[in-house]
Amino acid sequence: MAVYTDVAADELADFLKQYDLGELLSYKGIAEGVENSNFLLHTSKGSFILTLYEKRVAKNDLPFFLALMTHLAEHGINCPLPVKARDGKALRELSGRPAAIITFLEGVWPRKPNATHCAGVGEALAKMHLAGADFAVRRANALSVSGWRPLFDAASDRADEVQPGLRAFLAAELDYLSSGVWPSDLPEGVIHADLFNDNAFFLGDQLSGIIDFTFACNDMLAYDVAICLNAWCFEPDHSFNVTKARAFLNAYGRVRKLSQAEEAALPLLARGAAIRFLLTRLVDWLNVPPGALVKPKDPLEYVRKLRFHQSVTSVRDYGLIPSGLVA
Ligand SMILES: Nc1ncnc2c1ncn2[C@@H]1O[C@H](COP(=O)(O)OP(=O)(O)OP(=O)(O)O)[C@@H](O)[C@H]1O
Ligand SMILES: N[C@@H](CCO)C(=O)O
Repeated sequence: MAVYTDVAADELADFLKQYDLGELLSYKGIAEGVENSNFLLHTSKGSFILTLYEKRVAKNDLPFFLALMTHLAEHGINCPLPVKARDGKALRELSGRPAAIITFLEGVWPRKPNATHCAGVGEALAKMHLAGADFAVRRANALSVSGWRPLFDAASDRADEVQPGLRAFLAAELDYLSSGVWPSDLPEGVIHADLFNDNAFFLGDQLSGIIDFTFACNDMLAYDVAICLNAWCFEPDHSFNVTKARAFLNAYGRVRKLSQAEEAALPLLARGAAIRFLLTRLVDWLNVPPGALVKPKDPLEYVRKLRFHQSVTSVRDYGLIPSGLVA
């Protein structure tokens, strides 16, 4: 459960006086997520989500996330809308943290995603990439290649406590990915950068919306595809599911076709996407704040994913016929 910062009922009731959301009926900390503190609010005007932004999120970046959600919602993407207080501002402060209220999105995230869910996510991701094309605000990806080394440095001393040999494995992979191989000429735009199964809501098999834009940034669109490939297309035993990958990539491609260069870069991008989440998970695993209600995510899941991508040589391994070739 991610509640790093608790909020007292009277403090919350006072906070809500700044909004036109009616009276607070009840609220509770949400038993999911690892990054921020989230609360479900029931007021006389409906249900809302209150987020207190924690640790990895820089305060300066919050206007980007809130403006992006508004932009995407206005461009047909089903995502939460920031709620403005009476003074017109959505971003405020509560319990010493930057805080915002967003609208509640119906649906549940799939605990056991199937190929239909993967296709839904592929389509939604591509639509998000197109909808973000004319979003004017920019935010660099703080967790791209140059951001991985500090994470490694923060965790490397104790990495072998988590798995013997992990430090050397990570060091070698980081050296490789920062040796000039990382692509710099692929199409860029606004990416979600964290579209895991707990950030995509479904009603039945139909995607009802996407949430959690706290890692959204400008980067290669195909990198977002690689993040999803990792998050959606492996089984609980960490084996790669080519049927899910094909469903995801084909659905993405029907909305936004990947170029040959993007396809060719996928194995490398997937390695980068794997080490990014491996490293943040490792840092979190080794540094659970005392008293925080949070269940850190398993970094080793990503060791196995990374090893898989290290063995991939062609997009065929992801279930795709390379562009330009006849089936
Ligand atoms: N707009 C929303 N509508 C409905 N439920 C929501 C909404 N936003 C968040 N939630 C609920 O809160 C949970 C945590 O939210 P979120 O994923 O934004 O938190 P986080 O700490 O940033 O998580 P993550 O670990 O995915 O980065 C979600 O899984 C969902 O149950
Ligand atoms: N989705 C991330 C956590 C939030 O950034 C992970 O599974 O490691």
